[in-house]
Amino acid sequence: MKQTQLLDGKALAQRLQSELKEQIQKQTLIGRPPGLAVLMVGDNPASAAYVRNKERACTNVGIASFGQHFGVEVTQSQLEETIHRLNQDERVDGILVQLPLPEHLDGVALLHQIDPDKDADGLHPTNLGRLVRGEQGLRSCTPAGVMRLLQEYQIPLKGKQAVVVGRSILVGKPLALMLLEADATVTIAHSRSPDLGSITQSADILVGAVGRPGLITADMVKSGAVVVDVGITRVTDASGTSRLVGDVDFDAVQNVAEYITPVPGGIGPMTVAMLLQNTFTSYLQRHQ
Ligand SMILES: Nc1nc2c(c(=O)[nH]1)N[C@@H](CN(C=O)c1ccc(C(=O)N[C@@H](CCC(=O)O)C(=O)O)cc1)CN2
Repeated sequence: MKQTQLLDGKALAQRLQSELKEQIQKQTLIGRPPGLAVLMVGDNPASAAYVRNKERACTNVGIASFGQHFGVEVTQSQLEETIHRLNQDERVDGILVQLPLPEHLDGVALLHQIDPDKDADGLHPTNLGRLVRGEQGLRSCTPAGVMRLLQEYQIPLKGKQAVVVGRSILVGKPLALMLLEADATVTIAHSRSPDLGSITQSADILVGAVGRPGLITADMVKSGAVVVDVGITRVTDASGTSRLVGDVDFDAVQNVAEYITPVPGGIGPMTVAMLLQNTFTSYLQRHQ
């Protein structure tokens, strides 16, 4: 059987970060580094790890961090005031609210408060509207990471059948629009689509973005397909050992797919690379 090729998001993300570091070092005219504020609420261990990861990546490339970590008791209006202050702060080019938030907070309302030109996550309605219209704007990080990885491996998209399994505003919906923009024929399916396997079987490009481990099995994948796994779930086995798994049954699907992303080391690192890129884009645009 033909060997599948790994789409190595970790390696590409590292290279993109090195390139970004050089670009930032060359930008001496503005007189300050780009700045990113990551707002985190509560003590969800996975979120705390992702935020640390983002701040470490910022340090590595030369982006200043203005992040704030709030206790779970913080109110909606305290967070909104913080966002308003960061919108006015000239040192800050990107603002994001780490998700998920505790139940008592309205994440969408917070997102609406972020200046769209500082929306490093690309999730503000203005930026999503720009995506729908095919206009320039800050693009959502995970879908942008998927597109950049496919581009790196020169995966043809024009005229191809793409199936995105997952309809979240964070990944599924914006990714479907980006694939459409690249001239793919796009289907959005989800965990409640009847006979999901017959839909995914038609895919030249198949994306799993539901967050349900093992949802996509080998019999659901067309031979020679490109399989992108956006799901990242931590599972613990009977012996108490924990590991990260995706939506795709990697061991079986790698025998069918031509290309496949691993978890970890696939789309996760690309999300962070695109966040840094968005912050730098916003920095340059705000000084033009
Ligand atoms: N405001 C946002 N919140 C969340 C987003 C987002 O894009 N914006 N996405 C996810 C979490 N996330 C970024 O925030 C994220 C998840 C995973 C990774 C990553 O690099 N994963 C590694 C494994 C890391 C590990 O060992 O735990 C990998 O897949 O190789 C980066 C970012 C939800 N919230």
